[in-house]
Amino acid sequence: MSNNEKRLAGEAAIRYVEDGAIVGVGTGSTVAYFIDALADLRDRIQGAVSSSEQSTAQLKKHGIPVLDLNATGPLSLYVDGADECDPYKRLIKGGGAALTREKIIAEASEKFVCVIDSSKKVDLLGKFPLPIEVIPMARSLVGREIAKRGGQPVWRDGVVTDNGNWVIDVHGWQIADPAALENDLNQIPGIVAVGLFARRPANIVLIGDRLMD
Ligand SMILES: O=C(CO)[C@H](O)[C@H](O)COP(=O)(O)O
Repeated sequence: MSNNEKRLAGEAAIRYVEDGAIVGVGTGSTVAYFIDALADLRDRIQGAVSSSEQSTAQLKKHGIPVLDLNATGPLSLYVDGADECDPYKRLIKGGGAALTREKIIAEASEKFVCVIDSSKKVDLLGKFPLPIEVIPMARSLVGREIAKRGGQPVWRDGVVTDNGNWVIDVHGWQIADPAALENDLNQIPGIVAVGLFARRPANIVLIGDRLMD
């Protein structure tokens, strides 16, 4: 993992911000560099839609208005990090437990610019344990369903998401068909969101300040 590459990626994403935009903002240490750089454009944008309390605090500290997605309508741009990225720009996200709001904003955005360092690039998703946000009462049920599918569920004990839910990290999956797995898991009652971004992959990936093909 390279903090320098994270900084370069976060700062490079600024080039996609257009005057007057409302920018969707993800969560994590790479996006934190983007938010710091966005502060310089504060007077040229309308504001941001934030994916977490953590990013909201940082945006507000910089005087960037934080807007409600219900009031903004579709967004032109979403900038966020990832835990893994495959050659098709499909992602694993949720290491920071913000996956549900991240997924909502990604879905609402026309362009998703993903900012990563080179350690996140993989051929096959799944070495990073797959985060799944669950309604607390469904934790054991979801765990059993994951085990039936060959995964090892590990409860992220002590972590409560911004939505008041819990996170299960699934170890041991080499994900050959991310869209099929995402679709399958989304049918299990109690799962709020799966940290797989296959049906809505990134459009652009910046590894440091370099564009991924
Ligand atoms: O999905 C996320 C948070 O839920 C983050 O984007 C992901 O964990 C990457 O974080 P970082 O930029 O700190 O490496």
